[in-house]
Amino acid sequence: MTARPPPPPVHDVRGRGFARRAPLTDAWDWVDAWVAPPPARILPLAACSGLRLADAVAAVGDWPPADRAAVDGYGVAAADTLGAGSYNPVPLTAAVAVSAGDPLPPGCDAVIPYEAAQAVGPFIEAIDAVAPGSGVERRGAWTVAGSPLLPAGRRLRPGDLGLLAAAGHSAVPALPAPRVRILIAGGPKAGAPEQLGAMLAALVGRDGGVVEAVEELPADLAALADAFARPGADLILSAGRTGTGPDDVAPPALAQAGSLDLHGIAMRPGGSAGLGLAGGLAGGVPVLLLPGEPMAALAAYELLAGRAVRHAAGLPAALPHATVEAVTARKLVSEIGCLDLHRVRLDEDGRVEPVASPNWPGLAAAARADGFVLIGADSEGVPDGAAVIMYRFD
Ligand SMILES: Nc1nc2c(c(=O)[nH]1)N[C@H]1C(S)=C(S)[C@@H](COP(=O)(O)OP(=O)(O)OC[C@H]3O[C@@H](n4cnc5c(N)ncnc54)[C@H](O)[C@@H]3O)O[C@H]1N2
Ligand code: MOO
Repeated sequence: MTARPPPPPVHDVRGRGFARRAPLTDAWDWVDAWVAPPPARILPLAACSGLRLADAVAAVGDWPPADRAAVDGYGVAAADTLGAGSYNPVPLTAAVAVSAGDPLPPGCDAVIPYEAAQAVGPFIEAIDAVAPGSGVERRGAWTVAGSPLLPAGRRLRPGDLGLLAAAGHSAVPALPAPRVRILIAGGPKAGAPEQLGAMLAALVGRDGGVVEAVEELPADLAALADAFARPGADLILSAGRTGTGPDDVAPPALAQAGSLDLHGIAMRPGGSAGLGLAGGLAGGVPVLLLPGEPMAALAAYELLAGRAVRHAAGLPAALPHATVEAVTARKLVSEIGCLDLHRVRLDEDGRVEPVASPNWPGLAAAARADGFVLIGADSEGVPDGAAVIMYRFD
């Protein structure tokens, strides 16, 4: 990360409230500028599932390396089976038993499966004819030496790892998964159970990160500043104490540990989110501050922090959710100047109905919803019957 000029001080909202909330696109611009994937490394295949391939990979050798049986049966010369049928069994004097994967025996150009042959005493008879090449995988049928196998940027699927092994690779250049520290700042109030650690860890995994730690901390400025400044993470997510009360110490703790570059984002829920760099102006670790209210934390993750995790993993910035083109069953009201996330249910006719207003707290309404619809900051909402995109929660 390159050095940069010190950012202007961010307004302390404690006891005062937010003077201004920045457009979400400002926060995205910051993420795109300050969050970078770790440098590529040559990693063994077993460590590569879900990682991004840093460079295109070509096949080292042909696979299969020689013609081989694709089925279990008998290696034959196809011409020897000519005219065979269940009423006209044809003796196969040169048949050689083979299993799928065995090299094709010399003189054979097909494998007749057990279903198309019968053993009569010590003799084998064909009861169906096979064509040359039938039941055979030709040399190079999967991959030919030097041919392109997978493109740069590919998010490696489990099947890709087998293909890479078949093509002669035991290790490939990949972008290591970013180590993401999750800090539970302050935790729930009034004896409520902790709800954010497991949720955020699952989201980080979905977006290509590995969880370095989930740490519960008191609402204490110095303790939080220490946790921001401690090395070992590529990215830090902190959840809780981002609001306007006297105990909302996450933003000033980040300012102390490095810089608080933005606090207050024009979105609902999640508007008290913030961001900055821990550990100084050069080489700082990006920190995303999420609200502690659980639905606000989920929204701020989906709309902001998830982008940072994907960026750090070298994955596309766009939301990873499957989308559905839907029509509103009721109007969705929205505050002008604020991006609203509406939790909605989808009916069988492709119509979406809000489950709760954007500010309604808690994860219960999210659990009842099939997904969410975003109404942009430039809109006062959409009438019923409007075309919208629903992002599926699952
Ligand atoms: N005067 C104003 N007051 C508030 C504003 C505002 O703009 N002006 N914004 C409101 C909004 S919106 C939110 S969101 C909260 C800010 O939330 P915080 O990040 O400060 O959240 P906490 O104070 O930590 O707790 C709020 C709420 O969330 C529960 N919580 C916190 N952590 C957890 C956790 N780990 N697991 C489960 N639940 C958690 C906590 O019990 C509280 O109920 O400020 C508003 N006020
Ligand atoms: O600021 Mo709260 O984070 O909008 O729900």
